[in-house]
Amino acid sequence: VNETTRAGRSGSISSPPHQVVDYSQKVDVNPPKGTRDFPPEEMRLRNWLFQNFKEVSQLFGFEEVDYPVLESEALYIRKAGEEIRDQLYCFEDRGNRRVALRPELTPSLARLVIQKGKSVALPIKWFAVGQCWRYERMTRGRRREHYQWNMDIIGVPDVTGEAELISSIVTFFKRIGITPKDVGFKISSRKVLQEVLSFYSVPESLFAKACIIIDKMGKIPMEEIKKELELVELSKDAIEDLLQVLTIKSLTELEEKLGGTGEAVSELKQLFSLAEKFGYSEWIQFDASVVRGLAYYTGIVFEGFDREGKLRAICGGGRYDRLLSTFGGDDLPACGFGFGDAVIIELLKERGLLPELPLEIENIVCSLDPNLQGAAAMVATVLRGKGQRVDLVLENKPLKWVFKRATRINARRLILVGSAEWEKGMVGVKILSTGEQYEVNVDELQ
Ligand SMILES: Nc1ccc(Br)nc1
Repeated sequence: VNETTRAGRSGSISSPPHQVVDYSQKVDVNPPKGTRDFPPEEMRLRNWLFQNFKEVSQLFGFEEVDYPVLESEALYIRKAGEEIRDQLYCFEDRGNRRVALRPELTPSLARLVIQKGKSVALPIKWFAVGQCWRYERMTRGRRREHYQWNMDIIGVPDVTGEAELISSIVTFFKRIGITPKDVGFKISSRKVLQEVLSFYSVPESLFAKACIIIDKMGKIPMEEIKKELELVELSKDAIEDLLQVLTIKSLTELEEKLGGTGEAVSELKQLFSLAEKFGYSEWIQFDASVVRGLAYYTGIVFEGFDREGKLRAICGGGRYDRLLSTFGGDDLPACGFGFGDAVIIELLKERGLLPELPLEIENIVCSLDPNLQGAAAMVATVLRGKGQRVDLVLENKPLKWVFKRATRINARRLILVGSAEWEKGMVGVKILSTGEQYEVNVDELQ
């Protein structure tokens, strides 16, 4: 297709990859701004973290799912002024479609649930660990990608759903050595805001925008918060009352403020009662200031925080009973959370809880004679067939080199294939920690 043809179509011309490489310029070997490589040591830590995400999800009976990292931009075009929209990593593809690198996983989940329709039995309990993206001007030097663990329950209207999700995160924290002295969960409900705003006859249509503005509390000056709330036509009385309610830190005080008949108080009471039964009461506290920064939350919201107050939120989630209908589907009750891979690692570093994950390859196999390379390959294959990890020396190397490599890969055993032993169907074995060495029949190698 030549430029003319391409220009003939409506919309912008998406540029083809640069055809000519100028080899006089050294390629930048760093990853793109805001992104990370995962060399072996970092990859072992990432795999350890993700394995814990997955094992906890499976412990709770959740099924793993995944979605494309590239989605239609339309999934994320919400009009509530969210940061996630301002930072959308979006572009027009070569078919002139508006697409985006997913900034979160929940819209993809909603899309798949609608696509599956009645073919999927309720309740749906799905989990995913996926890379999410944002395009933020690098002035703030923040990352542009992270991996998020998500667990979602679709089809359960009661707060038993949220209680189960919080239990799964507590289970995860316990597995990696985090205690309620290290982190807690601030829990509230958007129905608190809803009941205050409805008292001032604020239309439902302004609810999400008000939540997004309030979520900026503590991040921008209070005067700015008030100005933005006035811009969405909240009266000064409504704003004052709202900001006062957001300082409430006890359910008793909340009940005094809102009365005991509304859903906000009754759902929160039920959630705290369930927390007792799950055994994680010491991990949670009511905090009316928690609203979270996603427009689609409709009820309980929660976030995991570091009690020393040094780090950003560790995780966050809540109920989103209206999301499916925003995509044209029939609404289903839904709740879920997102848990990023970065803050938790910072927390583990802070608390000295990073796990030791050394490279461990039990066996290093090498031939002592270039003509025995094939024999060494046979020995390696026998061991691998028995589930043993083997580093096979692939070139004719001096023993000094082999011992150095054995140390680097933390090998337990050096298997030496020498001509004299091989003629007897034997190989030499050296236990590297003790220096003990012996000969053994290849078939008896364990
Ligand atoms: N939503 C989002 C995506 C990527 C990063 Br890094 N942070 C937040």
